[in-house]
Amino acid sequence: MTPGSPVTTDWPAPVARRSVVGTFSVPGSKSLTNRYLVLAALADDESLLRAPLRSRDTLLMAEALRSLGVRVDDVEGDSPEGADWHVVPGDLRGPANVDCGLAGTVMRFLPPVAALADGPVTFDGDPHARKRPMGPVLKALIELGVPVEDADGGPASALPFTVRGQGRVDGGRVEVDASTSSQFVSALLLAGARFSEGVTVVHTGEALPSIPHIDMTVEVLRDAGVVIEVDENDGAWSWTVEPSDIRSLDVMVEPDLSNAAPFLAAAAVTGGEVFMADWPTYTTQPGDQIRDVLERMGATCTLDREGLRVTGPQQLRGIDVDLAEASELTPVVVALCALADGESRIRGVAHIRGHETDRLAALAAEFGALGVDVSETEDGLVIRPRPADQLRGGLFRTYDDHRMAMAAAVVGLRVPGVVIENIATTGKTLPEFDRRWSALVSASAEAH
Ligand SMILES: O=C(O)C1=C[C@@H](OP(=O)(O)O)[C@@H](O)[C@H](O)C1
Ligand SMILES: C=C(OP(=O)(O)O)C(=O)O
Repeated sequence: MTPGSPVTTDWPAPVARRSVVGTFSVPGSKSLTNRYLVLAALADDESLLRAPLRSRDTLLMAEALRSLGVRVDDVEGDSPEGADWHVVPGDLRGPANVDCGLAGTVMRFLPPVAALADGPVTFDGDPHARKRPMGPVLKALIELGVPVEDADGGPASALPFTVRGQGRVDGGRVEVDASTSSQFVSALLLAGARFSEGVTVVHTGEALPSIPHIDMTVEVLRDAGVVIEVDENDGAWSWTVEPSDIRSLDVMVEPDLSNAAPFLAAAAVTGGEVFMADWPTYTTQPGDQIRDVLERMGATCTLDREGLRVTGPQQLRGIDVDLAEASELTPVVVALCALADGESRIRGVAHIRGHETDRLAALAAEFGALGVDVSETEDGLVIRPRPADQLRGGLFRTYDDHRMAMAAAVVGLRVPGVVIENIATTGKTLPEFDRRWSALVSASAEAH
């Protein structure tokens, strides 16, 4: 078992007998926690991460960095979610084995770090992790002179593989097709300041997904004193990171807005009202785009210094939305569309076929099984809903995908009998999702 590795349990999703009304909170952002961990490991001095996310993906990241010679220690902090992390960089070294679980951030962000280590570092993960796209980032490392070998000693293009770190990377210019994942770009930028010549990454593919996640990488690097230039000319993207020291961090991790999305959706689909304190008024997290989606579907969102309040309408309306920048939101948006009035279309998310599972196929199959007409397009989905009382419950398969489970919980509020397969899979990014969800739904019943 890997840290936080789930125990399989099927879970009857709670039905909202009344509108969902209440307050909730979610722990820290996965994307920010794992970026901060990597930067802290590469920094000049000790760092403090306050209110970090402790979930399977971030525990795997911390464990992997420890295996490379970095100290990541629990220290007491103010967060109700548990201890802070004190990170002490060390000389990076192999031999080491990295378990990526199913975490894109671990499997993509760490090979360039391993390239800086002295000694071989072997990477593997869950069975499905071997199917997730890795080729472009590994090819880039090989082109930069880092041997990355598969089990037969040939150049690797997927998990499992071994990075033969030589203690240094020269760096320079490299082309990467990031059309299947923005994480290839983020990975090279995060470690690039430590390459002797820095790095210039040129995106060569078609559409570039998840641009806000690359902006997030650029922003955390700049905050750590790294000089980075971004060029965008008619879809031709490149980034140049100057070689430099990385300043140590003392950071408070923002709450994870993509994980907050299902809780906001709970109010939206039941005509209720929820409030989350500490929703940031400025953020690079693409999960923030859920506010716009909810507004366009007829909900009301009010954000001020106190936090975010979402009020659901009597009936949500369908939407035509491009989620290329915020594709993590797709499963929960499908759940909203399944309970809306009229057809919806989600565009720009072809690359989520390479997420935790083929999300387009999984969403079409599982919402289809509930009685919603969902069809796949080249880059998304078309959803033709039916009134909720004509939908049927049953086992909702989750394919080890935390966001499939969260989407099922949203639709389960209105459709009796939805049983979520392996609810513990939500522990990938949101520990105790089921407890938090039940607390909100049962508090709503009491509030009326
Ligand atoms: O850099 C990150 O933290 C992430 C980038 C995105 O990946 P893709 O570009 O592969 O979609 C996103 O979907 C993922 O959940 C987190
Ligand atoms: C795509 C996701 O994760 P990962 O970081 O594993 O790519 C996600 O959390 O929706």
